[in-house]
Amino acid sequence: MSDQPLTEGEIDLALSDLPGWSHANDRLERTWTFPGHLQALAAATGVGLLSERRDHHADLTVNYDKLRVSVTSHSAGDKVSAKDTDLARAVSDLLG
Ligand SMILES: C[C@H](O)[C@H](O)[C@H]1CNC2=NC(N)=NC(=O)C2=N1
Repeated sequence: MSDQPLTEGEIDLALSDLPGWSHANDRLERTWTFPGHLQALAAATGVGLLSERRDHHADLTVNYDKLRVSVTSHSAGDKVSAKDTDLARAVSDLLG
């Protein structure tokens, strides 16, 4: 998969099929809310394992019952690449 930065148009097109995700500051981000802290931690572990399998890693922030997932491609000069839209889709498939 390409490490080239996507254009604004390509990112907008990808976001039209990624409900809940937003694009700002060269990142794609989405936040999930869970019944409690342990569920948020478990979700973060799931995303971590998924990222390891893909060798493309999301930045994860847990705040009590919330998990924020943020993706960008260091290899694309800290811009959004197809690796990020692909990872975002996989995270949405995992977390709903
Ligand atoms: C060597 C390894 O493939 C690279 O360092 C990977 C690992 N995970 C990564 N994750 C992210 N988000 N961006 C990268 O450029 C990246 N590069």
